[in-house]
Formats: sequence, C-alpha cells, structure tokens
Amino acid sequence: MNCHVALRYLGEEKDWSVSQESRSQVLLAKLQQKAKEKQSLTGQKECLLQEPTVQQDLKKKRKAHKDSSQQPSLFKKQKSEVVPSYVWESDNHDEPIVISDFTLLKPLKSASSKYLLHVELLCLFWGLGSSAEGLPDAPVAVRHGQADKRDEEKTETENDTPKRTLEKTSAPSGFTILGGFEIKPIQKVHRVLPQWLAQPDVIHRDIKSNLVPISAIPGLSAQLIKKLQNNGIERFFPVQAEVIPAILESTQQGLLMGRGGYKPRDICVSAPTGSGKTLAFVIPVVQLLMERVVCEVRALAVLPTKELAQQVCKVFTSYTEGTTLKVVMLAGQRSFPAEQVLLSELRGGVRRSLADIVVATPGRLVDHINGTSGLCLEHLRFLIIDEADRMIDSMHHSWLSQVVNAVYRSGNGPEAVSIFRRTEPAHITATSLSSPQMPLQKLLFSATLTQNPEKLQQLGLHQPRLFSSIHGHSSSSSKNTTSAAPTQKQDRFDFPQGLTEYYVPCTLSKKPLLILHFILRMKLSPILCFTNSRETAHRKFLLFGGVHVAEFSSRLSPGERKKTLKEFEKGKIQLLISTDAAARGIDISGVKCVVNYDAPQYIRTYIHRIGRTARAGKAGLAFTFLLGVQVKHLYMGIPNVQIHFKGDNFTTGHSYPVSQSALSKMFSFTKLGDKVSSDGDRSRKPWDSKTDS
Ligand SMILES: Nc1ncnc2c1ncn2[C@@H]1O[C@H](COP(=O)(O)OP(=O)(O)OP(=O)(O)O)[C@@H](O)[C@H]1O
Repeated sequence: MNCHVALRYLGEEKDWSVSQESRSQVLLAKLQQKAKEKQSLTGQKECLLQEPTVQQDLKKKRKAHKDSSQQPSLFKKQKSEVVPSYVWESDNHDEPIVISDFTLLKPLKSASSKYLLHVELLCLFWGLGSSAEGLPDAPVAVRHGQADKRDEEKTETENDTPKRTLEKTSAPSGFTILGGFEIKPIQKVHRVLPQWLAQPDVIHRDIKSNLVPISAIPGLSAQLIKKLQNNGIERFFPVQAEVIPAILESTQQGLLMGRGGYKPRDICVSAPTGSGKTLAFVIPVVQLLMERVVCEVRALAVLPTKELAQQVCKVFTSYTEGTTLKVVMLAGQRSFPAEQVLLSELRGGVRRSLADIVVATPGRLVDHINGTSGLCLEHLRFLIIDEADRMIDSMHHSWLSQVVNAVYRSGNGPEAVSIFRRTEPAHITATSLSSPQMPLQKLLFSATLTQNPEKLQQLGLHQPRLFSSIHGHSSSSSKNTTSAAPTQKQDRFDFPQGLTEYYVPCTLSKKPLLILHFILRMKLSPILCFTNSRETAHRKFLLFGGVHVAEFSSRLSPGERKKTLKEFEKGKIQLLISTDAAARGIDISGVKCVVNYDAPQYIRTYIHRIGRTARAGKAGLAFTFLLGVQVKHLYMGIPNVQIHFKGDNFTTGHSYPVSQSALSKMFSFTKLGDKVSSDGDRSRKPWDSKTDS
C-alpha cells in the first residue's frame, strides 16, 4: 500500500531524472516552506516536540545495524521503494517541520519517520498539501508497534542521518493508520463490584441465636400475627427480620410511591437454604395487599418448577386464609382452560379479575400472557422471582420481557390517557415524576444469587438493595464482621449452620453398599439421594431391595411426584432416589441425610442438593461419594469421612440383600475431622471449578 501511495505521489513529479534522494529533499523543503507559510498566515502558535532520547536510540540502532543494513529483506525491499522519497536529512531538521496542534500525536519513541511519511503521504494523496497545511479535523488514531519498529530500524540503517521530530497539527487527519500491532502485556483486571453488591445489608447466618419475636417487627396486623402463631411461628428468622421491614417500608407512603416519593428500590436476598426466605416475601406481600378494595393481580411469584410453585402457593394460601385475597397457581397442574377460569370472570359484560396473587412457572405464565385475555398485569405491584439465579438462566425464553410488556401495556396504547397510566421507567426527569404511577418492584430470592453484574443487569433492577449473609465469614480473619468489605471473589455462597458435610472416597461398585450402610447400620433414613440422570435414578431404584425406596424424576407424572413427596415426608419411604428435580427449594421436613450418589457438576447444584437437610436451623448430614479421579481434584473444602472396606466379598446383582452384621463387618467408619481449604473458603467445592449451572 505504501508502495502505491508513493508511486502516485511520484507520478506528480515532473522531473523523473531527479534522483530519489534529491526528490525527497525537494519535497521536504517544500513541506517546510509550506509549513512556514501556513504558520505565518494563521499566526498560530507552533509547537515543537523533540525527543533527544529518540535520537540517541537511533544512533545506537544505526551502529548495531551497520552491517545488517546491506542484507536484503522483505522490509528493506518495501522500504527501498518508498523511503527514498522521504529521507530526512539532518540539515532539514535544524528547523523541524511543525504540525501545529496535532494534539493526539504524542512524541512516541516508535513514532518514526515512517509514521510521518504516512501522514505526509496521506495528506499529499488527498491533495491537502503537507501536513503543515492543516489536516482534517477528525483525530488520528496512531498505531505503532513492532512492525513499525522493524521498519524504523530498516529505514534508519538505510539513511545515514535520520532525524525525527514529532509535531502537532491544528487539524488531525481522520485517517487510521493500520498495521504495526504491538503485543503488549495485558494488565490484570481487578473485579470491582457495584456498591450495592459489595456492601450488602447483613443477614446473620446463625438462625438459632438471632431469632426476632414477631411482635418486634412493626407494621404487621394482629390478624397476620395470629396466623403466624397458629402456624407455630413465634419468632422470625434473621432473613425475615431484615427483609420483611424493608418491603413494608417501601410502601409506607402507599402502593403508588416509595420512600420520599421515589420509585421503591428493588430487593435482592441471598441467604442459605432453609433460612426461611419464602416467608420473607409472603408475609409483607399479604400484609400490604390485605386492605385492597378491588381485586386485581398485584403480586406475581415466578418459580422454576411446578413443585416449587405448588409449595409457595400453599404458603400464600395459608396466610391469605380469612382475608379477601385470592391466590391462583399457573403451573400446569390443571388444564389451560381450567386455569383461565380461575383468573377472571365476566360480570355484566365486564371482565373482572379473580386473582390478587398469582404463583406461576415461567413457561405457563407466558402462555397465559399471550393466550388469556383475563390475565391483566397492568396493576402488578410486586414481581417476586424465587430461585432468581435459576430464573436468570432461563431468561433466554424471554419470560421477563413478556411480563414487563404486559405490565406496561396500558401506557403504550392510544387509550393511555388515564393519570394512572403506567409507562416503562426510563431516566428520572421532572416530567417522569410528575404523574404518579404504580411502580413495579422486583423481589429476588435465592441461596445462590449470582454476584455477576452482567447477569443481574438482565433483570433491569432499579436501585437494588442486597441482603446477604455471605460476608459474615467471607474472610477467615474477620469473624462475625458486620462491615461488608467489598469482595473480590465471584459468587460466594453460604451454607446452613447446622449442616455437616462429608465426602466419601469410593468406587462405583461400593456406592450401593454405602447407601445400605447408612440406612441399616447408621440409621440415617430418610435419605434423599441425588443422581445426575433420571436413568441412574431409575436403575438405583430397581437395584435397592430390602429397604423402602422410591424414585423422583421427570419419568413420573406430576401427580406421582406429588404423592411420592408426601409419602417421603410422612416417613413411609426410607430412601428417595432423585434427580435434580428435587434439588431446589423443595421443603421436606425430617430429611436427616442427603447423599450425592453422583457428585454434582456445579457448586450451585451442590448447595441446593445438600440444602434439603439442615433446614430451619436444624442439624443435617450431607455425604458426597467421590470416585478416585474426583478425589484427585479435591482440595480440602469439606470434612472428610473415609469408609474403609474390609473386604470385597459381597454379592453383586440387582439387589443387595445385605444384613446389618455383614455390613458392619465390611465397613469401618472414620471421621477425619473438619478440614477447611487453605483460603478458608468453604463455598468452593473441589470437583468442578465452574460456579454456574
Ligand atoms: N420463623 C420461622 N420459624 C419457624 N420455622 C420457620 C420460620 N420461617 C420459616 N420456617 C420454616 O423453615 C423451613 C424452610 O423455609 P423456606 O422453605 O422458606 O426456606 P428457603 O430459605 O426458602 O429455602 P430454599 O433456599 O431451600 O428454598 C420451612 O419449613 C418453614 O416453614
């Protein structure tokens, strides 16, 4: 390319007999002349930037390349066609060329004569005269690098007395000069969390010693307090004591505005499994909607699975009993038309909502948004996203954008003249604040809420406020600290206080025997046992004989799954073999022990699985079976129990009818103690470095 440009330029030269060297001198003289003329005309201040160190460098380089300059090379060849036209004679630099106000050009070491040649060539090519005559206004992005340097060296070896100056010009050229990309060491980027993530409101992890009497929370009606007491709740867990007042406070000035007349802040809660997050949103929502006059959908809770939706719906129903509030579930438990009937009715030709609180799975919810005219979300005040990290992962189904569109539907149509019309929030301006409108407040809950701002931004949170328990022991040096130091680690999670975790190194064939050992000898039943696939769950279900066993996976119909969970809760099933279908959110009281028959692939899956035990401040055990190769990748993140096999003389087949005495002969059980990883971070599990599921 340089070659082409040079030829075009040279084509304008009339006198072809002039040697290349003299042509360049002539050109240089011309340029200098023009620069002076320009300078005197405009009266602009000239700026001269000189680099003595560069000249010294060049001298050294010239010495080093004295001999090599005669060796042919690709660069040399290219240069030999271009450079001679622009040889910078030392004489010419007594008064260097000035390119005034060329502010973006710094006196760079590698801003060599070649660079200047580029600029000049481009100027001349576009008929701008010299660079001194003024370049176009746009800034020049100069890239210079190793290739430039190589070129520079070659150029300099060919020219006896190269001198360089770097100038400024009043108007940069606007051309990007390509090439010469330099490999620069990349600086390590330190993660800096937004303040709301780095400095959350503290939730105590220890449930038992931080209970708060329900009467100590202001704003709860006597009716609700009575309901709580009837359900056996006398004191709130720490997460409830923090979050319930925060949600109630956001509606202190009515449902239309938050504190100080502003839109209320969205709330994110990250607290361990079984810490009582469900009541943390059910109680304030019921309290705030209790006194509503007209029935409209004002709260929507979205959950990832049918079972979870059913569970949350049950809690809402329990606390709305005796009030006029109506709870409807849209999770596919009933047929689509049956769910439509529950949502609205036609009375006197007018459609009226029959639901105040809707609990839904995202898929079914979207179906209703698109297919049920009776589902109106234009009055929605609370959008509750439980298991929020999982719901973010399912965001590719765009359920959230469909919900938001349905919420602000009325504000977009021509009929949107009501003073209470809702418009999608944008930047806060005087106009946007002038008409009050029902705000949509998002409430996010999870035991493994991501701290990844990139993921969270998909939720479009408004001035979010985070309640978290993770920093309580985030640093091994700062125990029970309440000052939330910004954390550099991503996605740290917390575990229930009463949980004891173990891993058991074993082989594939010994896993079933271990389960029998837990049930028959250690009396740990009911055991919830997780496998990584429904096929494995089914095979293990067929394998175990002599114990009450059941399976739980998508192989079963929703009805069968519900029945199985009920029986397991009642203690009729000693061993429930499940896929991750039961890993999240499911609250089964009385689970003493969770076994990871197959080690989970992700830390989040691990946290949710083991969180099915040690709930509500109770004690629980979690065992993870690890094969040799998995143990290798293990660094001591969890306590270790090794079970030594005394012999391999057990039968194999479809079932293991092993007696207790036989088992006790086979195993000896040794607890090796509480080994915590070197960085004191128990939230990391060894078998996989991935933190996301
Ligand atoms: N204040 C309380 N007093 C007594 N029991 C409570 C209280 N709050 C909640 N519980 C009980 O604690 C158990 C766990 O509660 P919940 O299911 O809300 O936990 P969670 O934090 O949502 O767990 P996960 O993250 O696994 O979904 C439930 O059985 C619930 O009834």
